[in-house]
Parts: sequence; structure tokens; C-alpha cells
Amino acid sequence: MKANRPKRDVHPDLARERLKCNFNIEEVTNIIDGGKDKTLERKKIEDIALNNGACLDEIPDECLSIKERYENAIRKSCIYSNIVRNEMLEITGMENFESPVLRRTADAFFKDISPFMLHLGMFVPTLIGQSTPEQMAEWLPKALDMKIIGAYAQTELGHGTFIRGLETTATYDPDKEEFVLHSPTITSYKWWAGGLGKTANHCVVMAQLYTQGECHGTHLFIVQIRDLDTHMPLPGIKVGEIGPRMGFSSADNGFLGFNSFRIPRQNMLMKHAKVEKDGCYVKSAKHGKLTYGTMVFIRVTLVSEMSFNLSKAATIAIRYSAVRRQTELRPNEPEPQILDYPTQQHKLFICIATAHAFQLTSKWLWDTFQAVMADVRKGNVDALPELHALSSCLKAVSTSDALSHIEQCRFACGGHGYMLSSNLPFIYSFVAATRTYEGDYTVLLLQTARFLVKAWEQAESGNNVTPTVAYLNRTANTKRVVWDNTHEGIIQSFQAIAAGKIGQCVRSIRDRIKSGMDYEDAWLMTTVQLVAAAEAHCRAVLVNTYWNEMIRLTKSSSANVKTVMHQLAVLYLMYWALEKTGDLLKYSSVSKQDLDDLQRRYEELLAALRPNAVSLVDAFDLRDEILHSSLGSYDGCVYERLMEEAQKSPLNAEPVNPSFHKYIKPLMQGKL
Ligand SMILES: CCCCC/C=C\C/C=C\C/C=C\C/C=C\C/C=C/C(=O)SCCNC(=O)CCNC(=O)[C@H](O)C(C)(C)COP(=O)(O)OP(=O)(O)OC[C@H]1O[C@@H](n2cnc3c(N)ncnc32)[C@H](O)[C@@H]1OP(=O)(O)O
Ligand SMILES: Cc1cc2nc3c(=O)[nH]c(=O)nc-3n(C[C@H](O)[C@H](O)[C@H](O)COP(=O)(O)OP(=O)(O)OC[C@H]3O[C@@H](n4cnc5c(N)ncnc54)[C@H](O)[C@@H]3O)c2cc1C
Repeated sequence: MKANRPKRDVHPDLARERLKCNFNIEEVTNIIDGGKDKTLERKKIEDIALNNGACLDEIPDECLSIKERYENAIRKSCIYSNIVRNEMLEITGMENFESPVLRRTADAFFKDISPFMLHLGMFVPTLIGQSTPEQMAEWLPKALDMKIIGAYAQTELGHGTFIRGLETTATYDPDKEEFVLHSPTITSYKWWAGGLGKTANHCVVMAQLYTQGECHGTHLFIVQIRDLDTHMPLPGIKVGEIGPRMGFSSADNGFLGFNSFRIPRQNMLMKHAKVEKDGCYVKSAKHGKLTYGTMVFIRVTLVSEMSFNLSKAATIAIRYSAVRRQTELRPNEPEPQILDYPTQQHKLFICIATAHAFQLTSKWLWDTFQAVMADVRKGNVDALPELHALSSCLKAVSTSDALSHIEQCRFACGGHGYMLSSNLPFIYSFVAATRTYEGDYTVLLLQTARFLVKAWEQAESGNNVTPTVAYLNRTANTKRVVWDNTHEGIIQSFQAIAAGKIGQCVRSIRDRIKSGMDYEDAWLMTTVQLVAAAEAHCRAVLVNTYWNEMIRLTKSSSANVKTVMHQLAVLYLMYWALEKTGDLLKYSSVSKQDLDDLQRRYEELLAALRPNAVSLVDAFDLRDEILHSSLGSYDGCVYERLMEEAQKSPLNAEPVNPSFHKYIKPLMQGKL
């Protein structure tokens, strides 16, 4: 059901903030979107999706039962998919079905997540990345046209991280030219796949392939699990929803078990390896991990996804902080806007800067991903290890940083930030999951660490290393870098910290081996340091990439846009330098005086950014329908919206709840 929202005048405090803006907001929006044409395209897509009000709910999702919430999510997913299929893909181009604009516009329909998200987010990319041309011709058009709806079922009850340990089996039967899928134990049940519980009729399944009596490790299979007409699970399939969780409430994450369930031979996704009719196994991939390609793709897209979520949280918290007034600074003076407190600016301006850092880095990462994939298609897999290391650490650090900054945004909104109507709890719980799914934080940083240790050893022996670790060639054999408080100096210090930490890991591993440990134990004992080293490497990549991209993208900007973009990037460098003072003292010549100076300059920068704060979040150009926030709407009518949302609580539907007569009154009368 559609809800009509009253149009209100902009709150005078927000109106005054907007008058203070000294830069061209649209120019900054264009930079964030990736160009003027991209902004226009985004607006056009948003207009198509949002101007008919289909996304608005009379009753907030959180006030519905689990079943109602799911049914409402399906209703809206169907409306949204229809718009995507019929109107939006014409604008983005069919090949850009994974366009972040489509993903972001979907947020207007779902405070939480659409049950179809994994269909477009993982099922379709797996078809594209893992199928032969014949398989693609068979399934992709149906999937894009929503004739089949898919999920990605890899994780099992007993194993998520360790893919090689998955237990589901796919045993080839040459007589019938079929694979037999089986779940031999309770721990082998698929668990978690989004959209699997109630929505999907197909899924991609990762299973151990057995043929001619031999196990060939994990491979991907496409499996129909429900009847297309009745939607009933097919015989041999046990499928359901896994139950309530912290977020993802409308995503029907599911479980799935197979009882000797048969699929045709052609349902093994055979781009990188195949099973012939007679059962002969033929591997064509030049790299053993190409079947993990969908995960790498999602890790890459998550960096931009984190920028988006952070920009939403920052917009909410900064608009609210401009309207909220609290505490007298001096007797009898009006209470200041809480945005005037430097402590509030410290919590929030880094969120704007980080959203920019992630957005600019994500575009660069996406281009790198595309280039490496183009090489892989030509048979050259040389750059895959670097891409894996890069996408792993950027996924880990961007999701982790976004999560803690979003929590800061909630803290910055005091009690009202705890209200679901602020939308901050939804954003937080969505982002909390990203730190775990598609590879847990620690696990992915340890993957990057493997690459870094090898790179360090190469650099140590005088060999050139790949571009993202090229700093090792300069710093691997240097003890401490000379501190220099310019942006170049700070970037070099981050590289020196990374090189110093990686070197320390290598020495720890070697020392442990010398004292009698085998390599595995020496590595294991060093993993706390290895995680820290990979994080440091990621920070070095982030500061360097953000800075370079900011300079490149503002080359033809107006002077004031250059200034404000520059200020944000400097803020980002200083914030992290101050967060890492212990490391700087260890790996650079920084002195206490240098750090005191840095702190003072950081505080001055907060003050310099203050007048532009509201306009900087306006530049994210997030429509109210996408923000879903009583605290963050463009007009800043915070108190009216909080009250309006409170009226929607089902508990306010009747003046006296029946439980009064049933329990409270008897208790009061001593009759219970
Ligand atoms: C409307 C439009 C929609 C568009 C949607 C667009 C965007 C979507 C945005 C948001 C998404 C929204 C919602 C999505 C919600 C949820 C989805 C969640 C899905 C999932 O979670 S799926 C399951 C994901 N699971 C994991 O990630 C498991 C993590 N584990 C692993 O990746 C691996 O097991 C491992 C930890 C990397 C280890 O693998 P293993 O086979 O044991 O290998 P090793 O022995 O450790 O390493 C050997 C060697 O191989 C290298 N390696 C490993 N992985 C890769 C790789 N992927 N690529 C290249 N190389 C790899 C490794 O580094 C080793 O190399 P050495 O040289 O050191 O030997
Ligand atoms: C909301 C959500 C949606 C999801 N959607 C899907 C989906 O659509 N499809 C799908 O297949 N899966 C999905 N998943 C599953 C997800 O990919 C896994 O939960 C994730 O990969 C982590 O695996 P795990 O749960 O087995 O954690 P575990 O691997 O058991 O990790 C538990 C802890 O052990 C630590 N640990 C594990 N291994 C190591 C190691 N080698 N060294 C050091 N520490 C280690 C981790 O750091 C972590 O702290 C989803 C998960 C969530 C939360």
C-alpha cells in the first residue's frame, strides 16, 4: 500500500547550512557518480523507479510479522524487477545488469534486502563467469528475464570459510549421464544462501565432484530445486528458511539438503573443467581458483557498496546534527547545533571522507578487475594472485571500517539513532553481515598476507614486484622512513609501516622455523601479526589510491571543488596517521612534536570543513526514499517525522491494550 508523505518546509537550521556552502555541489556529485553522464543516468533510473510511489509502505516493515514482511518484500521485488527488466536495463544496457545504480535504487523499495538480491547479485554473475557458451545461451536469458530465479548455495552448516572442506557430493553416473547430488551428513546441509529458503527455484551448488572413483575437488552445478508451476520442492530436495537473524530479515536465507538427487551432466558449470559423457574429467583452467570467481566479483563490488552505505549513514547523522541543539556553551546563550562540537565533527567528517575514499578506490579496483578478467579470458592468469590479494584486503578493511564508522554515526545521533525509523540500525546490521560474508575479515586478510610475504621475499632479494606492492622495492630494506608531514610524506609513512610489519612477520616466521617449528606452525603463531600487516598494506593502498584518484578526477574542477575534495583527502590521511601513531613511532622518524602538530592541523581542518558539511552530504544526492530516515530527510523535520513514525506503532492502534484487562488489572487487584 502506498503512503502519502506531507511536504514540509526545510528546517531553518538546514536552510542556513546550505547558504554557507562555498562549492558547486553538482560537480562533487558528478565526481562521486563517475561523470556528469553517469549522474544523469542515475537520476533517470531513480525517477523511473521512485516517482510512482510504488516503494512506499503504509506500515513500516519492522512492524510486520516475519511472514508479512517476506510477502511484502516479494511483492515489491516483483514490481522492482519488472521495472528493471522493462525500463532500466534499456538505459544501463543489458550487460550492466549489476550496475551499482540498480542496486542502490533497490534500497528505496527495501529497508532491508530483497529476496531477489542474490539472484542478480550472485546467481547471474556465476552463470556468466562459470558457464560454457552453450550453457550461458540456455540459462542466462531465462535468468535475466526472471523466468528462473536463482540462489548461490556454497556454505554448509559445518563449513563456510574452508571451501575445500565442503561435504556435499556430486557423483557422476555415466550410465544415465547424470550427477547424483547428496548431503551425507547434517553438517553438509547448505546453509545461509540468500533467497533459497522460499523464493528461488534454481540454485548454483558447490559440491565435491566424484567421477570414475576419484574426487576432483569442489565444482559448481546448476540445480532446479522447485517445480516452476507449483513451487513445491522437487522429490529428493529438502529446503527451508534458516530462521530469524540480526538483519537480512526479508532475504529468506535458506538451508538445502539432497537425497541422491539427480541432475543432467550438462548442469555442471563447465567453463573451467568438464566431465565427458564417459566420466572422463578434463580441466581447462589455467588457474586452480577460477571457480571462486563469483566471490572475487562480489568482494570487488562490496567496496563501492560500503561507500554507499557510509554515505547514507553520514547524510543521516550530519543533517540531524545540524538540526539537533544540545547543551549551553555559555550561560544564557542558545544551545549550539551539535554539529558545532569538534568531537561530533571528529565522529562524522571522517565518514564523508571515507565514503569518498572507498568510492574512488572502488572505481579503480573495478577497472583493475575488468582488466585482469580480460587477460584471463585470453588465457593469461598472471595478475590473478595480485587481484585476489587486493580484493581480499579491500573487502575486509572497507567492510570493517564502514561498520565502525556507521556505528559512530549512530552514536552521533544519541538516543534517536537507536530508533529503527532513523534507519541507522538497518544500515548497521546490513553492513555487519558484509564483514563476514564473501569471506570473513581475518580469513581474507590472511589470504592477502600470503601474497605479501612472497612479495617481501622477492623484494628482499632484489626482484621487482607487482604494482600494488612496488613500495616494497623502495622500503623492504629500510629501517625507518624520514617523517614528512606533507601528503606524500604521510602516504610514504603508511607504506613504510606496511613494509615494516610484513618484514617483521617474515622474520618472526624465520625465527620460529630456526627454533624448530615447521612452516605451518610458524605461520600459525605469526597470524596475529600477519593480519595486522595485511591491514597496514591495505591502508597504504587506500591512502595512495584515494589521493591519486582525487587529484586525477579534480583536474578540471572549479577551484573551490578542488579545495574541498583536497581537504577531505587530507583529513583522511591525517585521521589515519593519528589513529596509527604507535606504528608511526615504530616505523618512521616522527617525533612527539610532529604528532602534536598533526593533531592541531587535524583540528583546524575539521573547523575548515564545518561550513560545507551539510552540502558535502547533499552532494551524495540520496533521495529521501532511499534514506528511509526520520533523522536524515532533506527538509530536516526530524521531530515531526519521529512523531509521525511513532504513530505507526501497532501498539498505538488502540488506546488500551487487551493485556491490561487480562494481566495487569488482575495483578493490581491481587487476583492473578
Ligand atoms: C539489482 C542489481 C544487483 C547487483 C548486485 C551487485 C552487488 C551486490 C552488492 C551487495 C551484495 C548484497 C547482498 C549479498 C549478500 C550476501 C551474499 C553472500 C554470499 C556468500 O557469502 S557466498 C559464500 C562466500 N564464501 C567465502 O567467501 C568463503 C571464503 N573462503 C575462501 O574464499 C577460500 O576458501 C579461501 C579462504 C580463500 C581459501 O581457499 P582454499 O581453496 O583453501 O585455498 P588455499 O589453499 O588457502 O589457497 C591456495 C592458493 O589459492 C589462492 N587463492 C585462494 N582463493 C583465490 C581466488 N579467489 N582467486 C585467486 N587465488 C586464490 C591462495 O591465495 C593460495 O595462493 P598461494 O599462491 O598462496 O598458494
Ligand atoms: C547475511 C549472510 C548472508 C550469507 N549469504 C550466503 C549466500 O548467499 N551463499 C552462501 O553460500 N553463503 C552465504 N553466507 C555464508 C558466509 O559466506 C559465511 O558465513 C562466511 O564465509 C564465513 O564462514 P563461516 O560462517 O563458516 O565462519 P567460520 O569460517 O566458521 O569462521 C568463524 C571464526 O573463525 C575464524 N576462522 C575461520 N577460519 C580461520 C582461519 N583459517 N584462520 C583464522 N581464523 C579463522 C574466522 O575469522 C571467524 O572469526 C552468508 C552469511 C551471512 C552472515
